[in-house]
Amino acid sequence: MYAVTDQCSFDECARLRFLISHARRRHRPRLKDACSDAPVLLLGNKSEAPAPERMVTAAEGRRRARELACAAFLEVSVRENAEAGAAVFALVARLWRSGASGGGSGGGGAAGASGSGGARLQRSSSDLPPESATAAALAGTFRARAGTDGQLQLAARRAAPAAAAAASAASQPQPPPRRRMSMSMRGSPPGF
Ligand SMILES: Nc1nc2c(ncn2[C@@H]2O[C@H](COP(=O)(O)OP(=O)(O)OP(=O)(O)O)[C@@H](O)[C@H]2O)c(=O)[nH]1
Repeated sequence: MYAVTDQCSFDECARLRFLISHARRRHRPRLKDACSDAPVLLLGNKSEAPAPERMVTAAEGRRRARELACAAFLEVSVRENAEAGAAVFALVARLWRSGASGGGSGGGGAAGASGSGGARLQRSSSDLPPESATAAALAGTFRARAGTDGQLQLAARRAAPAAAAAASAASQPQPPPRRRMSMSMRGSPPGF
């Protein structure tokens, strides 16, 4: 997710996409079907920002999503619609169930997105499914598992159902995330 008012956050998404592909390749034997095909979405937040504050257009976002082989592109405003976050996770679950993961591991890069993923890229926030308990549980699970340190917390996923994982994450003190900021896009192979 990037902010449409922040070019740096937009540029950062390419690096994050690379890290996702890298982690999938590295952990593929252990991941199996667990999350190797989880859909990757590109989200532009703060879509309600007035034109002068915008640094990234929707067209640029859509193009970048295609280049990064994302399964969908959305612009949302969490400020204007607090349910947008849960709805996004519901969409991820729907895409995942239907096998529409876009570029899969991302190995195909821009080329991978021009095929089946392309048709799914032009979603708008009105396409998002309504809020549901499933979406809320998904959001909680994701928060419990996702980190910016490149580690996938598979044990938590296997050990408990979604609601229990979310409840346990909320009740236990979480260690501060270990951020890994040193990996650079520079010098990366073009087809990440
Ligand atoms: N205008 C606008 N502001 C938002 C929106 N969502 C979040 N913000 C604001 O963005 C700021 C950062 O929000 P956080 O929730 O802390 O998100 P973050 O990822 O830590 O954001 P950064 O500090 O920008 O990296 C806060 O001041 C929020 O109020 C939105 O949809 N529209």
